[in-house]
Amino acid sequence: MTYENVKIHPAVDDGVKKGDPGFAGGTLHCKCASDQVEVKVGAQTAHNHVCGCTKCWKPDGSVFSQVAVVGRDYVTVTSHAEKLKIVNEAAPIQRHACTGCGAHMYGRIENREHPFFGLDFVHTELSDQSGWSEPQFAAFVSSVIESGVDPSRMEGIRGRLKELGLEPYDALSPPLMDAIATHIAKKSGALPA
Ligand SMILES: N[C@@H](CCC(=O)N[C@@H](CSCO)C(=O)NCC(=O)O)C(=O)O
Ligand SMILES: [Zn+2]
Ligand SMILES: [Zn+2]
Repeated sequence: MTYENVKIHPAVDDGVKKGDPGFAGGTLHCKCASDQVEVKVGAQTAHNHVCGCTKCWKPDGSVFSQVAVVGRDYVTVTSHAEKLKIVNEAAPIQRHACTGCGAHMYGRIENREHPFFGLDFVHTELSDQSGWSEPQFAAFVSSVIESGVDPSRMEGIRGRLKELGLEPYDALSPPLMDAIATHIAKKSGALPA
């Protein structure tokens, strides 16, 4: 059984292309025809993944987003910052989206108590450069149903993700879930700080 006709995201549908560990960052730009918002990311990204949640920005027609993290100090808006607006100020990840085309240029965590404080979320497909870290797993897979995917498609979606080497999880990957739980346990005192 092959699931190669099941579409996940344009960046992975033809196979996952390995990143270049020596890649040191690049530029993202939005989808507007003119006056594009430009964001400089001054480092390689980490924990790249495809995400099925309803909050992450997806290209038109795509069921999953592709999203990675990078230290917030490496992210700078270099053009047309005036076009950016936060999608939801109350969300843990504040997504700065272009008001022209809707692309999320970066997602920032402002809550210092959040386990991932210090990391920004970026969509490296918004860059023309290659070498960005490749997606390593699939997060929030069951959440695609919340966007309207028929539950009967889940077997095909999980099958395709496995074929691509993107292990499907219904939350984040085990190492990231462990990191979140460790952060919480240290805060509560269940583990030594
Ligand atoms: N079922 C929900 C899940 C949303 C969710 O928790 N998303 C995660 C992952 S986003 C990148 O991996 C998250 O951390 N969200 C925080 C936020 O969105 O601010 C749904 O699908 O909506
Ligand atoms: Zn735009
Ligand atoms: Zn998401």
